[in-house]
Amino acid sequence: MSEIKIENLKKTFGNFTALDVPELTFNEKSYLTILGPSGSGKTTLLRIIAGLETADTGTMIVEGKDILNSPPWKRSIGLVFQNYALYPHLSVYQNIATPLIQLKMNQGEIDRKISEISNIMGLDDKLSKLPRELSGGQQQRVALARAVIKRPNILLLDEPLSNLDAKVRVDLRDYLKRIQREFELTAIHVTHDQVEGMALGDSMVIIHKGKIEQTGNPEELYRHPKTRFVSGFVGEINIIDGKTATMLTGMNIDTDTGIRYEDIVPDLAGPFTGKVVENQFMGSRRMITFLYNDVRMRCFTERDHLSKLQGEIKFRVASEHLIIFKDLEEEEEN
Ligand SMILES: Nc1ncnc2c1ncn2[C@@H]1O[C@H](COP(=O)(O)OP(=O)(O)OP(=O)(O)O)[C@@H](O)[C@H]1O
Repeated sequence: MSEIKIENLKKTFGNFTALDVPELTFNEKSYLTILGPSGSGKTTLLRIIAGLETADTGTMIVEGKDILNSPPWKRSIGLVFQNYALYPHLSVYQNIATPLIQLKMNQGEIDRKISEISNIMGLDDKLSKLPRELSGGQQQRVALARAVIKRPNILLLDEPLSNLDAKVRVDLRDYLKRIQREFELTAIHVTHDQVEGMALGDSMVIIHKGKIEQTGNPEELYRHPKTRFVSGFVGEINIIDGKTATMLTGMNIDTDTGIRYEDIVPDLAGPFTGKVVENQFMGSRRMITFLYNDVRMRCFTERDHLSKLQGEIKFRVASEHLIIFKDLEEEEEN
């Protein structure tokens, strides 16, 4: 599989550096998610790739060519934004057909392409409707259909699910993945939602203050974060001091240590006892906040675990999954 390579990409606004990416490589025809907090430079990166913004320096090599060097209309890119951006006075059919009409494609071919995409996107019975007659999730499916109807090489998605409620978001995730696979696109999807980033990404980029903190597949980033920032941004984690970590693991640890919530295992026969300070019902499980020797920690339990325990939680620790930060920092220096 060939690779897409971004090199030496920089963007400043005045003397503020919004983006500084020495290198970023990912597979063509894969799904890349870009995660970062607000203001970290995610949208700037997408806008540069789309040609809506110019970088100060940098290249992006796709199939041997630097696309940042070519004008936006030659880049073979589809775009989907947070706010759908449909033409309000045009039907769903006309909205999706617009890019093909601009190409002066004949009517039979347009009909065939729209029939194919509306079938994949579950829009067959919506083609004659106006955008305002659709739900948010349906409108975003129309926007997605319109973005891919010309079969671009690269699909750029800027927080495409942010305006949708939780259930629709999960459904739309499936559509996104399906369209990326069936149309064999390279998808680059910006989000600040870690679950979305992990669920969709073949690989993920964590960006912070304009710089890449780490790239890798979601599991690598979750299990082996290279920085504290990544450990807390991808998944939830307890960070405890070395003395507490030593007590809980029997290992000799003299530095801050991360333990994922699920690696604190509620166990009625477990060696440790915590004092429960909060107990949140989350449907299939509960999230428990407790104090162990005055150190605040969190874990998940099954519904019935606590009913036997009056304000306490018994637990053990899955030490094999510890994330020890001193080691990480040393690795970073090397
Ligand atoms: N045209 C501009 N002029 C000046 N500063 C800008 C401009 N565009 C972006 N910035 C700044 O660059 C930084 C990165 O912005 P960007 O929109 O890329 O962040 P983001 O990660 O997409 O954030 P969000 O998740 O809030 O959309 C921000 O500090 C922003 O204020």
